[in-house]
Amino acid sequence: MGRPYWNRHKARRKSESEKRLVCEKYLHISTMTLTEEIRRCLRMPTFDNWQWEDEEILLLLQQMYVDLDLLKKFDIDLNVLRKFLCQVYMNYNEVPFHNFQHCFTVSQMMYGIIWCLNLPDKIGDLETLILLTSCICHDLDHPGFNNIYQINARTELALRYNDISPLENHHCSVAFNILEDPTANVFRSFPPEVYKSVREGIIRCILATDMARHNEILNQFNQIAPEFDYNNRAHINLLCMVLIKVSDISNEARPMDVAEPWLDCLLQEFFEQSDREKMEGLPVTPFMDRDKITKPSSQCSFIGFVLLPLFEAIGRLYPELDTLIVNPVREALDYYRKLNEASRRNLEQPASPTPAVNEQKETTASIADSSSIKSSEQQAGQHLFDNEGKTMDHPTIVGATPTTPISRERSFSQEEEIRRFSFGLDADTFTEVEICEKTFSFKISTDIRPLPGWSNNGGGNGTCNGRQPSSTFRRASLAVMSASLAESARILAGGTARSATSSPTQSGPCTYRGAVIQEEEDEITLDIPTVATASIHNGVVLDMHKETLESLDLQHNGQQKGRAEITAPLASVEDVTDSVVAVAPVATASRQPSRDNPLLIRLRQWTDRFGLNPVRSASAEPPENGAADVPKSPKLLGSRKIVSNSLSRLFSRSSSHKAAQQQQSMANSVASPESNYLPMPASSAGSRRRSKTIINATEMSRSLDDVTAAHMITDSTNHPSQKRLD
Ligand SMILES: Nc1nc2c(ncn2[C@@H]2O[C@H](COP(=O)(O)O)[C@@H](O)[C@H]2O)c(=O)[nH]1
Ligand SMILES: [Zn+2]
Repeated sequence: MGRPYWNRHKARRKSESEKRLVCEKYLHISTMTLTEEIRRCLRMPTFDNWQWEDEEILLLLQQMYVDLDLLKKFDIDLNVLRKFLCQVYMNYNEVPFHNFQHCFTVSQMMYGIIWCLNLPDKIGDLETLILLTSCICHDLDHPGFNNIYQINARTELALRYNDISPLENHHCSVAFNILEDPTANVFRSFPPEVYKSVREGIIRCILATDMARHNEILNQFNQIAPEFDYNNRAHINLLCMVLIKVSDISNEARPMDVAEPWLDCLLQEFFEQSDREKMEGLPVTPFMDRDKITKPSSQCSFIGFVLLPLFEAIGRLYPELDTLIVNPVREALDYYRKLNEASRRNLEQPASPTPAVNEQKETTASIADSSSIKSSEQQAGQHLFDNEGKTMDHPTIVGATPTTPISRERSFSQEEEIRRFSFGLDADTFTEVEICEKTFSFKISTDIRPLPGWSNNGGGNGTCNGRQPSSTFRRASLAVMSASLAESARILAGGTARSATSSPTQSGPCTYRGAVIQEEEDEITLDIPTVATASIHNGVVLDMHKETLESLDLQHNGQQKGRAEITAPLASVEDVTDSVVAVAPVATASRQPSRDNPLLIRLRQWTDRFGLNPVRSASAEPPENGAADVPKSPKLLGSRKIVSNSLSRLFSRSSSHKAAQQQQSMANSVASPESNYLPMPASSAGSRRRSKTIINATEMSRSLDDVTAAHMITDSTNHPSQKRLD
């Protein structure tokens, strides 16, 4: 049942005997007393894991429990702790990144934060115990292939956990299996109700490490943080989730010589996954693709969009973390940004014979190998980022005057520049969070209420407090918009207003704006802020502007680029949750496609982006002979399906031969809620390779009879592909 999540035959698991030997060594040294110096260093984010053998690391983990006095406070038998740690060790795999050393660094960062914040005084000893133990267990039996792979490959884990955080569920499950053995159960003396709450806490923490939930958790935390209340259980829970996330992705908060090898390990694991995806004909995860990313581009994107917003959020609650972990992350971003700029500049400029340029070329060509860059720079005696009298070795920055030290100070405008650079203009900078959200979006519960601080007026892209919206806001805005449109459609259809959970909650006129769509490679970049205006009272949509009811303005950089039309009332809105019904281009076979519209849209991107893509389901494979099996019932029950099905047909209308055949076949069929599949692009029908098909929006047709949906009509001027950056 399902593909194995772990390639046992090609396993890089340490052999049982090797692992046992490490455990024996650990048990042998486990009574040793560590020096004060080591114990002090162990509390610092600067701790260097690379200096320690596995058995020593086990001892360091033991020391954490001892120094936090958890053994005494919770009556934990030292031998039980040792057995537990050995079992944990045995259950980490020998993969490049998600291995036992990673478990240690995450736990050690948490340990440092615990001491820095004096957490036991703030959240109590039990939560502290939960946090530390969760970190230790959080990636147990990680196979080195992430959730995206698990889901796309339909592995046994994805099947077991229904695509819902399969890995994190598995890590938890392995942890509690270890704890089932009383001789390894550090919580064995706990009363049942305490055990239950510890179990809940650990599950909550480990599941929070799924990057697909990053924005959800960060948003919620940002909402409560200004009025954080240590007596509020929900607040404590969120804090713990954020703390484990911070620890989990904290490598860049460490000194360069500790952090950089971790990045190499991570990229090695990423590349192995994308290689395998290519080999198996699965969608290739872009941020893992060795042909697309570079070390600096990967880090600019990850640090700028994922890491720093999280760290700054925790830093706002605990300013004492600023110097400890937030500033180092800012410096890392600055560093990678400069490296990124340099390599881009270098690519743009004709090759120069200077060694520096050649070195930099090496940077982009062989991103996983940074040692070569460093050593050649050291040869050249270049020292950049000289700060506070300390000279640090960094790769030569091509284009910068070599003798000019570049300030490590964070500049807001620089950060904004990065955001602009990677925000919406370079498909390869899609973050892991965005890709995960896209992959798993259909099951992530989204709070669709507008976020505090979300700007409701003005043209162009939506902004939050004057800043470019992160994917968080993009997503939130989409959800809000779809909710309001769904609500209005409901009213149009004579239905009743929805409950507050799916309705915007404020009163008064509201303008909602929408999405930035990114494309890849040969596809266009399309930036389409969408605007809808609604009159809302106590969460109920009373009215929407007439033109809004019928159409949505599509703008690009503040200029009108077209309209999305709502063509008829929804037949049913029961399925409308967070999918962007209103802006998804939809068509049925009932009309001839309009030919006067040159706007190219890669519909797969739309469907992916809006969570409408049913390609992962078992029925996702297109019938070989087109849509012959599509039932002819015109009855449309669920708007989500309507959109999906309509998009399916649209998607089949590529200009390619095979798609034309499919189109012909489709033209004979009528939309059906049962036809829940998305035909493959012509180039890869029957395989699961990622679509490269570009579909012309003019090929969309309208349904005025049976389908309610939004239909795109676009301006024929200002082709957005012109705006694509190289
Ligand atoms: N591009 C980068 N991705 C990173 C980095 N550090 C962590 N990560 C990603 O986050 C997840 C964390 O989840 P985990 O529980 O699986 O460890 C990890 O898988 C990476 O994909 C980084 O420095 N750069
Ligand atoms: Zn991890």
